[in-house]
Amino acid sequence: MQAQMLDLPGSRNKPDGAKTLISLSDVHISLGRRPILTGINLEIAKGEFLCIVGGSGCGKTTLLRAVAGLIQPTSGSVKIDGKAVLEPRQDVAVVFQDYGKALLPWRTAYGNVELALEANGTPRERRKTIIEDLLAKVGLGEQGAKYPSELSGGMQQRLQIARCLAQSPAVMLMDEPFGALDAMTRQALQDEILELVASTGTTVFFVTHDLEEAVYLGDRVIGLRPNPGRVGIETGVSLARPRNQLTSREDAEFLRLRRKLFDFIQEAEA
Ligand SMILES: Nc1ncnc2c1ncn2[C@@H]1O[C@H](COP(=O)(O)OP(=O)(O)OP(=O)(O)O)[C@@H](O)[C@H]1O
Repeated sequence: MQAQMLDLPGSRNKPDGAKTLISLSDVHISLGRRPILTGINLEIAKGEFLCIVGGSGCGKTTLLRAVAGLIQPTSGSVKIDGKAVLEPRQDVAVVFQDYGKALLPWRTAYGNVELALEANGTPRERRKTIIEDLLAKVGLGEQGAKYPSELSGGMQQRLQIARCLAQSPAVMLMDEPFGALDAMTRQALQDEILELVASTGTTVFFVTHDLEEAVYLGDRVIGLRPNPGRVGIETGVSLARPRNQLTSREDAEFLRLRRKLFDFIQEAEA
């Protein structure tokens, strides 16, 4: 069964003809006896960059965990490529905000990326080239021998991203991945992730508190209302790509969408 798209003013369904990769149908999730999410219907196209915004505690992370297969909906279904997501999948990678906890401190940067290749059974002799390529791709080409504690926060987050890319994921689920970083590093990583995604065609489900980040990165932004969490706004982002930190953020469309989402959050949280 196809999930229904919300027909809200200014909304944009996935591009015509684009293949649906992730589909949520009437998803309800209760934790304990408390309803956390209700009536979530969502289709995410292959290659789409979808951003999820909403106030603290409205269920963004819970939704991401359901797509990751880390929790099961109480009712309704989450499907990837037409198959119900009943457990974590090898082709779905999760990038967490807390890079410190996500990385193994006793392994070098090289060793941390190697972990993903060990897990997916890549033969030892093929690993070196792949790891070196990935480290170079995220700007850590010279840092392979360093341990996470010897890397800056931005570098550690790049390393977590490199490790996820080693899975060659079809989908990247990102939960406030840049939330703990300073503004300059955050912007640099935003541009790096856009480039990586454009070059690999990866589908991205990106949770953020930051409305500007959502508009800057996304093809589409979904805003959740709280108690219980449900979709309250959905808007396409028609800013040209590649995005530019100066010109995109000054674009009238950017300012209009930022305002629209800001007004929504104010009203939803009131
Ligand atoms: N295991 C759990 N058992 C019971 N309630 C939970 C559990 N995990 C999360 N919750 C509750 O579910 C609600 C949604 O949490 P979630 O982390 O998904 O929200 P969020 O929108 O990601 O919040 P934030 O932006 O603050 O990270 C919160 O009220 C939280 O307290």
